[in-house]
Amino acid sequence: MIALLEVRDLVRDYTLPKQSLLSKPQNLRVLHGVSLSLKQGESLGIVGESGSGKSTLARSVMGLEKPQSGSVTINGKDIYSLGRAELKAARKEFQAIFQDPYGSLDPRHSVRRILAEPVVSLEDATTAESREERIRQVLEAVGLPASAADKYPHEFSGGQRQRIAIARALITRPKLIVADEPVSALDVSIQAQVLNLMMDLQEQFGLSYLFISHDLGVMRVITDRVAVIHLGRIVEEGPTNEVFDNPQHPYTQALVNAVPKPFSGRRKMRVKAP
Ligand SMILES: Nc1ncnc2c1ncn2[C@@H]1O[C@H](COP(=O)(O)OP(=O)(O)OP(=O)(O)O)[C@@H](O)[C@H]1O
Repeated sequence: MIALLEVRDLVRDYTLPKQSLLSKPQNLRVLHGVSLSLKQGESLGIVGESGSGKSTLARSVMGLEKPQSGSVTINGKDIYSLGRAELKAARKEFQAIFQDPYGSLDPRHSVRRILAEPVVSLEDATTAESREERIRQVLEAVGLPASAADKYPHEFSGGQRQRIAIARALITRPKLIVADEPVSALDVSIQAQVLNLMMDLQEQFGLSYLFISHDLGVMRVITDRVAVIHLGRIVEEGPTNEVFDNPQHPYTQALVNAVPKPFSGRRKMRVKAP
């Protein structure tokens, strides 16, 4: 089966500002030849600690930044070879959800306008009626009433705003969703609701996820396979439960051991005498 997403040897450097007038600009290599692939309908997690390069990888897969070398192919299209207009058209097939829906939902715009924006130029949604019908469908899919379209982002809770962000991603009927820490900013019970919703949608629409998170518990719930990233390199990859239950790489072992274990019995908090 041909992979839906194929990432090959991505290398990404950032140039750091000069420390002084006489010093040379420094190069920071954030991705050291990252490769991975994802099949249609599969959910692949990228797990690693802060600064390991997860978001840089997500932005590179989306074509939001261009690495120094390597390639990203989505549904057979080499996205770095596409012009701006072609990339915009190709985005129909891959969408993104980010951690902070506040940051990505324009507070000045109604939900209707936010949801319509990705589809205005699609041939199959050019009329106002067809757009309105799609908006109704995606709101229903994420469990929001049709009347939500008339409201503004600030009128919703964090979990509901993330539902709107998911609806906006769904509206182009994508095959792949790149989800960068989509539940990290939510309370635990709301996290569970959003993860359940994402799993339902995956089944319903045959979606694939590239799911980025530092949270091993979340990874166990939503991903089939996981790739562990450390200092810009994939150090271990495999079925999620296998990798977490029997980690092979020392970094994965440290990551797994860092998760607090449940304890039995009550434990008193130690308080220093005044
Ligand atoms: N635009 C940029 N310019 C310079 N350095 C950058 C830039 N973006 C990211 N970096 C650096 O690249 C490294 C990886 O950052 P990245 O955001 O990809 O990590 P991450 O694993 O997503 O971390 P977090 O979980 O904290 O979001 C960090 O050292 C970061 O400081």
